[in-house]
Amino acid sequence: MEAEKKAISLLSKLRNELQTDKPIVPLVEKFVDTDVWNQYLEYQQSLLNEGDGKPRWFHSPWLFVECYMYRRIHEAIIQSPPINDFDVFKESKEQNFFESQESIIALCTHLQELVRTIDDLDENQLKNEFFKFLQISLWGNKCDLSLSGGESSSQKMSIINSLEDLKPFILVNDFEHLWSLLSSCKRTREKASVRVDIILDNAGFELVTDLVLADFLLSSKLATEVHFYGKTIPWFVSDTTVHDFNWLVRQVKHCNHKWMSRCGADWERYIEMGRWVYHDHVFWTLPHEYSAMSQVAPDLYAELQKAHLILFKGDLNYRKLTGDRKWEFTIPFHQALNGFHPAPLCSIRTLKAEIQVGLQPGQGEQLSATDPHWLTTGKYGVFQFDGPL
Ligand SMILES: O=P(O)(O)OC[C@H]1O[C@](O)(CO)[C@@H](O)[C@@H]1O
Ligand SMILES: [Mn+2]
Repeated sequence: MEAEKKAISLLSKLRNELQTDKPIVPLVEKFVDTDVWNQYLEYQQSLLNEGDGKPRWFHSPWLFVECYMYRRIHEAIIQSPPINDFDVFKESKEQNFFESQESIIALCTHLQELVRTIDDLDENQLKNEFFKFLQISLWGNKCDLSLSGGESSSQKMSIINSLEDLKPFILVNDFEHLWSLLSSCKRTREKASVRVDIILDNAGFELVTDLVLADFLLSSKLATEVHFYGKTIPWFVSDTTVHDFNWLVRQVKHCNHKWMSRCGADWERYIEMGRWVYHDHVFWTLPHEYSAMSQVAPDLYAELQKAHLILFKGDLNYRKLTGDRKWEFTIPFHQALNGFHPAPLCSIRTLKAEIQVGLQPGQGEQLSATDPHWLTTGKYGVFQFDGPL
């Protein structure tokens, strides 16, 4: 109880600093990333030459202060042993999973039925199924909890039946590039292994859509191994940690629905066999944009270079890919990536923040005229690809 009291008082101090636009203060508790964070803070400070020269909550880049807020929430917890590994968002992540049960059953059933006849599918049918699983994973990204302020945002309807209706809301669709990349790897069989890396976003329903996609990639032989990347600390409310990942696979396996539990058993086997590999890296919960990765986390960059394709899930990843800058809507994605190119990559993201690149001339303006909130509601999505150099 003493620890809880301490954590709560640190959290209310944080809320007060935020609400009254206090200066952003260095982190104090020693942790693996404390020094890197404080260096970044100094860097932000060096960019200022007005006022008292201190970055403040209302006057600093949103990407930076938003990441900082989640890092400070974590600091309040690690300063309060013995509850120092408590996940403040665990309950809402689990609730999202349980509330989406029916949808999850529908996905698992679809996958299991498909897998049984997958070798009989012709190229075109396989391509259609691949596109379906990608769209499922895309719209799964609507279900994060930070946009809804932690309120329930589970998936109650079966997503598979909605895919056709949602197609007009895909603003950039580079699906053909993904298909030709993976299907040519498979056809030519020049590579003994084909590796797809998925930079995960939210736990709960979205994670199920990602795992179902990853299962399809193996079952269809479009990939031979899938590597996942999650967060080392609770992040943006619903982001996946290793505990969420393992918890979800266990839950799916122990569910008393035949096809759902079959999925869980398959997934556990993939992990045991090393066909699915989960990675942790502290870089994902730093405030840096991805063009800084090769400098700040060269080991992670080198790991990503081993992939034939990298899928970046979600809005925050998109903001970090593009540096969260005020780009023109028509700037090419490649340019906005600012040199970040460990391997061919694709962003799978519903739009929740005011940034979008790579649109056709006039497309952004037209959307603004017809739907003023198109950038932030999660109603629209993209498959945006940056291919081999
Ligand atoms: O889970 P996602 O798709 O990264 O979405 C998180 C997004 O939600 C917000 O926290 C609020 O809109 C954004 O800052 C962030 O980009
Ligand atoms: Mn998220």
